[in-house]
Amino acid sequence: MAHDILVVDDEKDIRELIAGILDDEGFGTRTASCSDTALAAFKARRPSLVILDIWLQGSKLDGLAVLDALKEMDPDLPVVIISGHGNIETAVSAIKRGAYDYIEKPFKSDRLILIVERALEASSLRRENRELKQKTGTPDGMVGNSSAAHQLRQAIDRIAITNSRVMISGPSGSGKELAARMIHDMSPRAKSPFVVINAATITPERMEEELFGIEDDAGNLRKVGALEEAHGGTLYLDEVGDMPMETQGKILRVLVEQSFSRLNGARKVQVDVRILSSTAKDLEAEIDVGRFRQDLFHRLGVVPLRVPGLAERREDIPTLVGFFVQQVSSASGIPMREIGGDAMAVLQTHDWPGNVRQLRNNVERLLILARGDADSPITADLLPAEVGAMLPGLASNGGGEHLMSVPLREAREIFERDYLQAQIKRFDGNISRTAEFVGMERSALHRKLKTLGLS
Ligand SMILES: Nc1ncnc2c1ncn2[C@@H]1O[C@H](COP(=O)(O)OP(=O)(O)OP(=O)(O)O)[C@@H](O)[C@H]1O
Repeated sequence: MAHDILVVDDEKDIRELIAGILDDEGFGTRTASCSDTALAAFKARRPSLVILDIWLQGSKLDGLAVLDALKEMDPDLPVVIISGHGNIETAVSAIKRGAYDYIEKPFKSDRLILIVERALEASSLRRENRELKQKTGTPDGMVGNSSAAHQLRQAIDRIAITNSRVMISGPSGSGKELAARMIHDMSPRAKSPFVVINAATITPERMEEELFGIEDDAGNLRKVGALEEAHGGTLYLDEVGDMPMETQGKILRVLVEQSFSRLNGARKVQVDVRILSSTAKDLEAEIDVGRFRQDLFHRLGVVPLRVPGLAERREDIPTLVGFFVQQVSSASGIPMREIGGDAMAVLQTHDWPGNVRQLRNNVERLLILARGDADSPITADLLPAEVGAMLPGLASNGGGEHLMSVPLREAREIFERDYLQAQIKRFDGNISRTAEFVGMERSALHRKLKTLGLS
């Protein structure tokens, strides 16, 4: 069935122009000239998409109020805003209120058609995702029942279907990258790549080749950059505040011109990439001291999203701990252990400066290193001293001391050694049967036992 698009604009010429362009593309259209007729048309039959002028002269309600009314009746309805030159701010606030995207007057018909097609695709994908989730009962990737976690998931859900750039802020390890992945996975770009560039770990010298790629002297492609790799999908600029000023200028140019040149290259390359950025730093303070470009900040942060630190949502800790116990156990075969009430109380009152990542690492370390009966819950005295010390009376506890000093990588090795030793014993030293049981080639098991000092 042809899509039914409702075009709302007080100017007859524009209304008819838009309807004409969309009719030619095979869409069905209806038009409305004011807020009352628009809402009546919506109620008479729910359209697949609404194109809405932000200025509705002579109307009871302005465009933003019509948007709110439509979204209240149907939160999933894709709405594309038409804005005149000079009211981009209002258009941006419309996106924050749930519009899919905006198109600035005067516009080319190609651009209109592209935005409409994307918005329709986004809306059907969102419906499919929701139906799939309902059918399979798949939990959200982001665990937590606190109101902060709910608000965050809601914001992600709303932002995902828009095409706008998002600046994700929050302390280290709080879940910024997870939020970015969820935005990508719920967007119409989900089937295209999600590419990560971490500005904190790439040297300034290498940053540009990583982003833009390189050509050799003969003009052949030597290395594909992240922007090209992410074509059709999403590029996640992690710790964007650590990006050198010079690269910031180049990124800005990419955003303005929507094209770039590879290093050594003369030709312009065009890509279609949505950029999500993250920062643990206060970028406004960085702007004040001249380390971050204000113009880039505004371009990258069309929609801001804040991921709160764990200390702001302690109620989520028990759910997160339960989730990580399952996750760690199914990923590495470490047996699941219940976390006792006293241990959970300690985990919940601890400050977690490294946020969710630190909590996850501690759960993994605990599962690996906590001794005692595997069927009995892990108690507070088995917690690492750095965490256990939070509990009165446990400050001088020696029980957890050894756990604290073991780095996670070593802890994994210890687990592997214990695990393999136990399996070899179980099969009376028969390496072939052990290898078969643990799913390894015999020779690989031999090598592993050697590195672990077991043969
Ligand atoms: N709400 C959550 N539910 C489940 N897992 C989470 C949640 N939040 C974060 N995580 C997990 O915690 C770890 C750290 O999250 P992530 O890498 O997204 O943080 P970040 O803020 O991007 O960190 P950094 O500032 O170091 O880049 C990841 O393993 C992630 O999957």
